[in-house]
Amino acid sequence: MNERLSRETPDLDRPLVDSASEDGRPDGRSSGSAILLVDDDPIVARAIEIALRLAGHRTEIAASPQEAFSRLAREHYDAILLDMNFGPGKSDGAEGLACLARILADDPAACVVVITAHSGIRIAVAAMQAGARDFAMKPWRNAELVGKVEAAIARTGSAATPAPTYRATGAPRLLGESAAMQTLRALIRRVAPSSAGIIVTGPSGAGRTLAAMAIHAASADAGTPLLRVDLRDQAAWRQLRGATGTVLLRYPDQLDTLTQARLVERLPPGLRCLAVADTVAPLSPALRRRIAIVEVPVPPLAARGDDSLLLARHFADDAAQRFGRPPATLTGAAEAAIRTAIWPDEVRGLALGIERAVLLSEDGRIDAAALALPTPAADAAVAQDASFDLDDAERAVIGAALREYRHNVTRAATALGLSRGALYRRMARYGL
Ligand SMILES: Nc1ncnc2c1ncn2[C@@H]1O[C@H](COP(=O)(O)OP(=O)(O)OP(=O)(O)O)[C@@H](O)[C@H]1O
Repeated sequence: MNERLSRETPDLDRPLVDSASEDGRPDGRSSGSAILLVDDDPIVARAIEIALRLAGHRTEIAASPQEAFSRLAREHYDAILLDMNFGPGKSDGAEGLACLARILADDPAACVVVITAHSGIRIAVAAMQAGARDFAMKPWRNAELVGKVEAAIARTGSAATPAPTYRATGAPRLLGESAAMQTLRALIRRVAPSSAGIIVTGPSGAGRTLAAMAIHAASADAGTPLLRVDLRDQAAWRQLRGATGTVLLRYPDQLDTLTQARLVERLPPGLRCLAVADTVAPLSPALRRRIAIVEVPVPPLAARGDDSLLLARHFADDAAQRFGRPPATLTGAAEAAIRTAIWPDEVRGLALGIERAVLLSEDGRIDAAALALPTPAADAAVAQDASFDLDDAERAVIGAALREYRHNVTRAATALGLSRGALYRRMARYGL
């Protein structure tokens, strides 16, 4: 038997669910909770899954923190059972603690129970201090492990949470591990709890509305409905009369100066304003003060490194589940194409391309051709056709540099002789 298995898994010959009297829990343990188990060892994961299933719980397994975030974005779980080390030779618990921090940042009410090796008591203590509800040591006893998870769920259910959170709002999560997305998440955490007006900017389809919803979900108003007003529609302005809580204002940058002044007058005092716009530049100082004290820029997908692949896998799993298709797998060629493609309409365009490919695939296998991406030859043709249009030529050159340097903005900027900021501004302007 493999050494890790013999050290960490319980004796599988013993009954998987011990008698209730052993841990003093009452009968009727089967509360049927939904549990996400995050563990990269398939044997350990399977053993725990069986124990939880026999106790009446629905368990899904994520083999990595990234897979866990993707599942958490699609579904609500009553508890998350989290291993603290991923990958061979890892024992410091750093990945587990980082994963725990991210889960709790997204949902402070999440019920997380961590599992550590017997020698990992310091990691368990750190996890508890960081907000885990309980911990279990490997090798575990099934009854004890199941009991801890059930008790943690019961405590979470009865605990009076000070403010409703993601759990109540069902707010979606921003996926992505790139430095640009970590910066975005950190900024959201910093500004969300205040009552200040915040404007989310960036290219359309990049996730601006999602970011605004994340701000709302991490604010004192979380759990109250987020009123959305499309400012281009005069009739929608009526919703502002006497409004309380938080409002999401869309397209303030498309209003002329006079209409912006009217908007400042119409916004009831005390109403928290979030806004989504391409840019803050056209906003008058008075409107900025009311709705845009802080700007939260959402980076274009091209500046997020391998996030495009992570998002593609997420959208593929989601689409396969929603459309009742076989589990989707991306071929190596499809992955390479996704990494280097410039997606029209940003994340929304990527989601659309993947969903279409999932629907059209017979067996769940998605190859590059199924993504219907513009080929490099087509790009070159466009560049040639556009050779007399300076904007188009600049866009094509920047696109080529980004592809050449695999979307490493620093290297692409150096190659183009631009500062990173100047390149980001051009990427935003051209929707790259
Ligand atoms: N980081 C992300 N993680 C998961 N899903 C994302 C992410 N970013 C965007 N999406 C998804 O992509 C789609 C487009 O996002 P969203 O609606 O927030 O874009 P937007 O910038 O507000 O666009 P617009 O203002 O044009 O409507 C949505 O389905 C959203 O859930």
